[in-house]
Amino acid sequence: MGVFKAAAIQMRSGTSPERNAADMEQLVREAVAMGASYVQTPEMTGALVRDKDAKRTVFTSEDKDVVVAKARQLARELGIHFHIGSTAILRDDGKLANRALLIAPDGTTLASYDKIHMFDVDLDNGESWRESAAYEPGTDAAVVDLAGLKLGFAICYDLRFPQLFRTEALAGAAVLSVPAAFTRQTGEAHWHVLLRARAIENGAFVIAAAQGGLHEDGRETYGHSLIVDPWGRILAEAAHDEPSVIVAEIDPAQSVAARAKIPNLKNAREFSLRRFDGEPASLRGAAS
Ligand SMILES: O=C(O)CNC(=O)[C@H](CS)NC(=O)CCC(=O)C(=O)O
Repeated sequence: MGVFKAAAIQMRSGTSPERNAADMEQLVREAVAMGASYVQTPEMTGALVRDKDAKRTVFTSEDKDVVVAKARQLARELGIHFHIGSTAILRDDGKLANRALLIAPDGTTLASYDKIHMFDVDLDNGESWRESAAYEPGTDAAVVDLAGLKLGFAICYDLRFPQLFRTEALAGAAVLSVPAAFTRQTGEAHWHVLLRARAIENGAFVIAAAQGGLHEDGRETYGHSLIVDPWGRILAEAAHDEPSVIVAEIDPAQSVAARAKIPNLKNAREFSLRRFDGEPASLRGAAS
């Protein structure tokens, strides 16, 4: 792809995939009316459901999923690349995957990515999350080629693991994607700075479609969908948590220019760790 317009779709997904697919459709049509040829929806576009057991009645396999079917139909009708930020997919082995899908303008699947890092965290406001109780983590980073433009995948909490983005940037990704359902508390503290850091340190665009507001399942998410350029500038932001669309122009040449100005990807070096802290040398190196 040459220069194109990308949209991030901000949603407030409830517990019904059918209703969420309908909300998604309306916002995607808005995005395409604004000129977008690539649209990205947030993590768990299909449904946000807190109860671990209830998830199994709400979610289904990829071929029966209503959000996936709707995305294929819209991609074909509108001639766009449709990035489902994620939806929960019931795998053949009975486990759930938190899965992103990139659908081509002909409606076929170009790539998929299963979220690697599970959000198992206790926040100091009493919020407690155990994503690994319901989902099976993925094991593979992923990069897809969109007519000459490479895009790397990530989902939400993955944002805190820079080595994932570095792997994708070194594979040539000029756009890094971070669909999310960030909590309000952690979003206020960390969202903008982490997204801008991933863009700057990799010389890549970052596109992050977010869930926002008070959801049917009781959770509150931060919103503030963001598109950042390879120099760390915010190109577009939803400065609130309402369902909405943001659009920005993506010129892949800007990634090349940023990497020429600051060639840190090329200047990276192997190193070992000398320990002066009494720990044995065999423990050297940071665990990922
Ligand atoms: O559970 C589901 O149904 C969908 N998954 C999520 O909402 C996930 C796991 S609970 N949320 C995050 O990763 C938020 C990360 C975050 O907020 C941070 O890193 O600060």
